[in-house]
Amino acid sequence: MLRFKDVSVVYEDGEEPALDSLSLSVEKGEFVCVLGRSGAGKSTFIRTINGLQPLTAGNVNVLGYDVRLLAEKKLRALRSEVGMIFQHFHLIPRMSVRQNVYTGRFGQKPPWKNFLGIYTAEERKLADYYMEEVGLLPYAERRVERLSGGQKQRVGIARAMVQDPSILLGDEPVASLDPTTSDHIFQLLRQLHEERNLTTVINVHDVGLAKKYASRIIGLKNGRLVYDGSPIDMSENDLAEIYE
Ligand SMILES: Nc1ncnc2c1ncn2[C@@H]1O[C@H](COP(=O)(O)OP(=O)(O)OP(=O)(O)O)[C@@H](O)[C@H]1O
Repeated sequence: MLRFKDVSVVYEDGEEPALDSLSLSVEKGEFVCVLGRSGAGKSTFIRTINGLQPLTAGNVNVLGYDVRLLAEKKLRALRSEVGMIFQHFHLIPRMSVRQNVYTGRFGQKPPWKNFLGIYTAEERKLADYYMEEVGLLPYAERRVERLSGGQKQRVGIARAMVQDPSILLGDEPVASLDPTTSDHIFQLLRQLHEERNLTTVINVHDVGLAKKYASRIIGLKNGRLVYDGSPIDMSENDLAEIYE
């Protein structure tokens, strides 16, 4: 499903590589949490998966496509298979929950239909379904700026899910939320992961959440893989290796 082969990313003004010859595969149905200190390369790793981050060397294969070789049109098609949720939600504050959720369909339609807000009955049903799933259907017409952080992230999740993705990525999706809300968000992500048979890759700072919800943990340090295994097998030494 995802294959990284000797992937390196060096930023223009970066001294050290953000990713350093990283090779790994993620299979369908895995729920992967990525751990690492600040600056370890977690965000860079996530962004290479949907082609948001150009590679300096190596290649990334997603759903059979070599991301590096994809022309813009094919890259758009690939991105419609990959849902993404962000730390700061990336929502449109003055628009309603429903309108924000609809923006998840943008990759699937011509721009003029998005501009005019034309959605099929199917799309409306899908949006209602996911607003219900994330517990926000009663707030569908409320402006997003009037929601709590946890509710905003639920909108972000519903927006990603209406894409009907096969891969779900999260770049620190709970970093700005309190522990209880974070746990609820992970519960929801895990539930959607099972229901939709997703492949999920999420960066997280909270080791407890990773241990509780991941089927596999990847530990990065200085852009290199320093742990790759199940949460149960992760020892104190492994953690020290990741965070030291
Ligand atoms: N746009 C950029 N330009 C230059 N250097 C960058 C850029 N983005 C990230 N870096 C550098 O690349 C390295 C990896 O950054 P990255 O954001 O992937 O780490 P991270 O593990 O996600 O960190 P955090 O947990 O703080 O978000 C860091 O040294 C960072 O300073």
